[in-house]
Amino acid sequence: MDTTVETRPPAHAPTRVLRPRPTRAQAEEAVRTLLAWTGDDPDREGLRGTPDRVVRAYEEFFEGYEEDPVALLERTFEETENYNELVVLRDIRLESHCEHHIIPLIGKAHVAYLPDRRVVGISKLARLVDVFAHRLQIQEKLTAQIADTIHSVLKPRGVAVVVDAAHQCMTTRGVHKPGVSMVTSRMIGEFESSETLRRQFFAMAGMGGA
Ligand SMILES: Nc1nc2c(ncn2[C@@H]2O[C@H](COP(=O)(O)OP(=O)(O)OP(=O)(O)O)[C@@H](O)[C@H]2O)c(=O)[nH]1
Ligand SMILES: [Zn+2]
Repeated sequence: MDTTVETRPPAHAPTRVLRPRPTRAQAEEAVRTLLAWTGDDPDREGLRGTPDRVVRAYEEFFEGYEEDPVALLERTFEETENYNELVVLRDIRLESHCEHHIIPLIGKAHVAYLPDRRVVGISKLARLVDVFAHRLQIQEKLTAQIADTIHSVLKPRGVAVVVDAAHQCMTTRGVHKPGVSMVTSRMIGEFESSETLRRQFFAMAGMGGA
């Protein structure tokens, strides 16, 4: 076996997209089936437009499959004033769907990096969160994908990502535990090795000194 080959794909590797995709008519028909399965009548007036609405909503929820997260970050600029301190974007609203139940998980992401000369427009960090959030997810993978993409494209000295989100599959069904949120993190480079840096990040992101 060639040990120089990386066998684990990077977390930001594009998700395999099923081709050919089902047609829009097939997708709407699937929604009709689910509606009938609830016991309701898909032909009654209030439900007649629902398959079309659901498919349009899915287009919006899952538009992240159509976007390239790497291309998004490639437009960086050289930092002329030699800013090499922490950059933190905190409280980025995050709306995603869990891949187990296709039910929303909603919360926020805090994203930080320690530049190594190159910086990126801050809106791109928020867009990056959206690209991965607009795919079917588990929170751990979402957190890792955000951090790993910044790390591999920007090549900074370190990256830190914390995601804090409530999973509606735990509040509106199943175990029914409102008020619970899941917190996940990914620390790379100097964030992994330096507790001081981690503390600075937590403080700047408004997470106390934890
Ligand atoms: N680790 C992790 N688990 C998640 C995430 N989103 C949902 N889950 C969990 O995925 C699990 C799926 O468990 P299953 O036993 O296969 O499904 P289920 O019977 O619907 O489970 P319950 O939700 O406990 O009713 C549940 O425990 C969910 O709470 C996530 O982002 N990360
Ligand atoms: Zn779920």
